[in-house]
Amino acid sequence: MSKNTFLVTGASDGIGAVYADRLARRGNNLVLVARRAEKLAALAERLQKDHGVTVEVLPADLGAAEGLVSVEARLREDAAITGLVNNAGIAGEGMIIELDPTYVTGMINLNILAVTRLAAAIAPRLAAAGHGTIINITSVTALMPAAFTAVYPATKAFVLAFTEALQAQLSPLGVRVQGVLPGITRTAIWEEEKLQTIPASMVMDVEEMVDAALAGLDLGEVLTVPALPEMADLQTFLAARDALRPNLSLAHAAVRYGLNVK
Ligand SMILES: NC(=O)C1=CN([C@@H]2O[C@H](COP(=O)(O)OP(=O)(O)OC[C@H]3O[C@@H](n4cnc5c(N)ncnc54)[C@H](OP(=O)(O)O)[C@@H]3O)[C@@H](O)[C@H]2O)C=CC1
Ligand SMILES: N[C@@H](C=O)C(=O)O
Repeated sequence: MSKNTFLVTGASDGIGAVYADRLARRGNNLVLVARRAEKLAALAERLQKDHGVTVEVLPADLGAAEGLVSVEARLREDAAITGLVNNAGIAGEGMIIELDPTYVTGMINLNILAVTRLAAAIAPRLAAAGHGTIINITSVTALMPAAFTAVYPATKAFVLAFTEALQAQLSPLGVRVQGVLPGITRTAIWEEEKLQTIPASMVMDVEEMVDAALAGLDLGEVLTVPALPEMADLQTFLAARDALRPNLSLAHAAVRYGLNVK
């Protein structure tokens, strides 16, 4: 990967903070976005000292209109930024029968709306330049929605579909697009007591997850599932989905519906 400036959302903690560290180690300059300005500033100071890169903090609440607009504007206008890690996200909305509408609106705004608008803000510049990178953090829950809560996996399924469509549109223009599907990763998104109930064999350390995701980027993967032992299994899954395509839109309903239309 060449030396660039990456804007990383959700960089104050967890996966985003490790992305910031690893991208800085690779010599990239950074713009760090999250709400907690002090945490961003401490990370920026460390990365600048340790890796000799330039790190700017851009505190913003991406779940709120004003914060989103400010980061969008930066991505649209700053020609130095050639990479976006669309990482900020929240989970934990609970069961659908006891959903808090305010919380879930915030989740959809952050996990879907912000991801979409930030990618759309940087895409025209990268496409015009013929290079750049967009990394979207989705989740394995996008592939197994019924095993989790109802809304969070759906937001991640959106990010997965969005990423695949972005890749189809932007890769012919020279822009790299990668979707990362972490499994359970040890970060503050999980309550510690909940993590304790999950077999350790299912939980990845955040550093290993991000290192694998960046190795996947280096390998040219469009979708990276850090834990998946065989890439062929993902390819088989995607090929089975593609095989449906010729029959998904036809002039007549399937015979099993008994409509007898000729
Ligand atoms: N950990 C896991 O098991 C998995 C995580 N993921 C995904 O990875 C991504 C990162 O999660 P993870 O690192 O685990 O979570 P953390 O809770 O550790 O970090 C979340 C980050 O997002 C930021 N953030 C939260 N809300 C906002 C907001 N409104 N505006 C701006 N930034 C915000 C937080 O910063 P601040 O509070 O300072 O704003 C923090 O930096 C998420 O998209 C998550 O869905 C996917 C699969 C598995
Ligand atoms: N973020 C995790 C759940 O909270 C996941 O995607 O597995």
